[in-house]
Amino acid sequence: MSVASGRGTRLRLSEIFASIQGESTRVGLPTVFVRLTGCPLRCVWCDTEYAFSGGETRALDDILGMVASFGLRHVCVTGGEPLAQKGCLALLEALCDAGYSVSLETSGALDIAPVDPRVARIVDLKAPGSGEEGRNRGENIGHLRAGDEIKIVLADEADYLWARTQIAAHRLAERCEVLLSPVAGRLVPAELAEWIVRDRLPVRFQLQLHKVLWADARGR
Ligand SMILES: C[S@@+](CC[C@H](N)C(=O)[O-])C[C@H]1O[C@@H](n2cnc3c(N)ncnc32)[C@H](O)[C@@H]1O
Ligand SMILES: Nc1nc2[nH]cc(C(=O)O)c2c(=O)[nH]1
Ligand code: SF4
Ligand SMILES: [Mg+2]
Repeated sequence: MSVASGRGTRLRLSEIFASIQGESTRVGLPTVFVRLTGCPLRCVWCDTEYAFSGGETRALDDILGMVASFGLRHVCVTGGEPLAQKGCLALLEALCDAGYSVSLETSGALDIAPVDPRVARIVDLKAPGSGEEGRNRGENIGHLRAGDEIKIVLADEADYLWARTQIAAHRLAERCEVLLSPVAGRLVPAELAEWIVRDRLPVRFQLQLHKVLWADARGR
């Protein structure tokens, strides 16, 4: 049975806004962001702590209406940790059914298997410097498809060396695109760029474009 069949689904919504996609291989695309409230993790460098609580409960159909009002093709569902809300699966399916190009930003701590296959899943692998390495769900690696992406956000050189080991051990670059990103304001981006080139790592360097454009502004 379709997960979207229950149109009575309600979700706790932190914010919804239009911006330029600042992360993933979709960087630069005008996108509607649907940010769901709540996260069971506490990455020490999290830039979205305001989404841990608050927001408003909304019906799925209302969220679809809000998304439509922006008149954009791309939608990114994020949080908080979007998969922590049961209704997220129905939201993702309904967005795909409505014809949007949909991406999901997820921590990698929850099961990505039931996500609609039309969704591009951007899955974090939490490095030790996040304080949440223990939450990585190993089974998720086996579920990755070519259209998905793995993102590792690095706080320091120890995190980089950890990422390099993970990429080799799990042949991550053969499964899907692998993105390495510095923790904003913590790891000097040029240092990470140098390490990647030095080691000929088969990854994509990523900077959060929205922070270049708008610093830490909320709703951007
Ligand atoms: C706010 S999280 C929401 C989605 C999900 N909870 C997750 O962690 O993937 C969105 C993305 O922002 C990244 N992020 C959060 N804080 C960051 C920071 N200070 N510097 C760089 N990336 C950061 C996360 O690693 C994640 O890839
Ligand atoms: N512009 C912009 N792009 C983003 N891509 C992923 C984001 C997120 O918070 O998950 C994000 C965000 O917060 N802003
Ligand atoms: S999992 Fe995502 S939202 Fe949750 S604390 Fe980590 S970066 Fe922030
Ligand atoms: Mg963000």
